[in-house]
Amino acid sequence: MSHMFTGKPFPPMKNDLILRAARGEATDKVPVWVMRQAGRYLQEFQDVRNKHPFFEICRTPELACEVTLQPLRRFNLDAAIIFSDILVVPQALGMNVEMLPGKGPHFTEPLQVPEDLEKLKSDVNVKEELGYVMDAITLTRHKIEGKVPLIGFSGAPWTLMSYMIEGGGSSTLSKAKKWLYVYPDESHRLLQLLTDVIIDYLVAQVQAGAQMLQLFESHAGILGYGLFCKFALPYLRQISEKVKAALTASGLQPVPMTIFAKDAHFAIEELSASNYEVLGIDWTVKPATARRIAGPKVTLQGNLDPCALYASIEDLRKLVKEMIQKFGTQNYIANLGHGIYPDMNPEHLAAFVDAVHQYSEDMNLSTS
Ligand SMILES: Cc1c2[nH]c(c1CCC(=O)O)Cc1[nH]c(c(CCC(=O)O)c1C)Cc1[nH]c(c(CCC(=O)O)c1C)Cc1[nH]c(c(C)c1CCC(=O)O)C2
Repeated sequence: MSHMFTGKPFPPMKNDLILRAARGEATDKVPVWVMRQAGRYLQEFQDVRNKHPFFEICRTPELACEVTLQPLRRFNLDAAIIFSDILVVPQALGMNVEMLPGKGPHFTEPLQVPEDLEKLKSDVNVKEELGYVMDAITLTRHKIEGKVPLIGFSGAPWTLMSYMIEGGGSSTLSKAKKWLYVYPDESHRLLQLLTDVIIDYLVAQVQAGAQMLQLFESHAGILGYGLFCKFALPYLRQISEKVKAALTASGLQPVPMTIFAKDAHFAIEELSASNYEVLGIDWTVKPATARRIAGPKVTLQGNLDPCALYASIEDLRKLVKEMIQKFGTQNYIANLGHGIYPDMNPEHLAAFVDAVHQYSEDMNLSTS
């Protein structure tokens, strides 16, 4: 499929606002996108989803491309994120994952004891196992016609490890955390295996056309400071450093990288010094505190409470204005503090996006 496009240059960029903000360059308005912007709150996504199982959409570049582009047709977003899931990496390691409608991910054979690590593939060729993601990225880079940059992503090692052990959602993650206390050496072995695959995967995504990368450490908060510093942070640092080095070595310009470690308010300082251009902030953090601890250099992304989209459009606009006043209009990318929920009214997302642009443009004009 990707062979259709081999060697064909991508269309020129028309809007690079998010890349400028990520690199700390001046912007005349704040760029905005939304985590999970392609998804069930859109009828056109539901129409595709009713015809195809979740992972079939991920594995079919034409379908993944279509649902990636859907939100861009409705909203003035400043980025697209490739449609996929963080759990394609455990699949590439040989694990069987299903997406149960209304319930979420389900691993048929989660890891139970360290001996189960032997069942995982040890030298994964990401271009073979996950080539469909790279094909979807290349196709989408062409079809997006330079309208906005395309973000690639991966789950971070600890978050993937916790799914591989829990086998699905969990509020305590006690099975996965038990490994950290009882089998620390084997936990590090698994985290390093995941790290190696994630590095190759992110590099391949940029080679395929991704213009920015986001790492989702969705299960950061439950670790607390001590475990986070031991079992998450060192791998997050390895990933940013090695991805950049590998891109440079392959003759490509490194792209801006975002770390979104949900509920890791305790590690803002450490994360800001981890070689990521952008730090994602969840809605529980006070913007001024995030900026004070992160320092002036890193670009912040976030952090409206996803439930704020339930508010009236009038109230929502006030909340957006306050958020931008607190973060400021520079070194900042507006987003929700986590993914958008499936029962959201798309008109409220439109109001969110437009309010970000309008207020930030006004604020820039009045201070210049
Ligand atoms: C933890 C995590 C997962 N997946 C992801 C994360 C990290 C972000 C976060 O913390 O929310 C990341 C993800 N998942 C999906 C995307 C696509 C791109 C986008 O953001 O629009 C992205 C970036 C599609 C999806 N991933 C999923 C859906 C819905 C599934 C369906 O259509 O049946 C979509 C559109 C399913 C999924 N996938 C996952 C869960 C827990 C679930 C079930 C919960 C839910 O249904 O929202 C794992």
